[in-house]
Amino acid sequence: MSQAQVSIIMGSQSDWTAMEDALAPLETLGIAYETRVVSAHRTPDRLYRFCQEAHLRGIRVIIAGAGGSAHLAGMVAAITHLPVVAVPVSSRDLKGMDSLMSMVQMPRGVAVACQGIGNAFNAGLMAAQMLALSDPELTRRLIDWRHSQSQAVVEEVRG
Ligand SMILES: Nc1c(C(=O)O)ncn1[C@@H]1O[C@H](COP(=O)(O)O)[C@@H](O)[C@H]1O
Repeated sequence: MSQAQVSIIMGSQSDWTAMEDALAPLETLGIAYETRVVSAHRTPDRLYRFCQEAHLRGIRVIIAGAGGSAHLAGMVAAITHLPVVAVPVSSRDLKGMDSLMSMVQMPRGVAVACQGIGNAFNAGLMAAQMLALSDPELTRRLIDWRHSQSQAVVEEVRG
């Protein structure tokens, strides 16, 4: 198994069913990843350690998914210089609007790339696009994948 370039972290094990969609684009494009539970609220020491060590372990992009009062992505972006792609996970009471608002309204100077509610697939794709900037082989695979996606969209409307 090669060294993980993408770390997919989530606030709770309960986020896994939403976050596992991030794996598909990474696996399709041949990008090594790891998955971990890290919570700003419940495991602050683990969060600090993870953020301080991630770049030293070869991680280049972090995908952070959390629901409700979702501070995880913002806190990760506050501690590490690595790019952070945020996934607001849908919550029981407010259907993910709380997660979205928590993640998207970052203060100027600390950026996260926030995706749509529950759209972990696009988070994986965004991470791949970031890595492709410095990897011509990955760029070629990404372009091929986009092409086959376009090809799969039928033009004729079936009534
Ligand atoms: N938003 C956060 C953070 C955080 O932002 O640090 N840590 C856990 N959580 C969220 O709490 C929700 C409920 O978690 P449980 O199901 O474990 O009670 C999850 O969606 C998780 O992401």
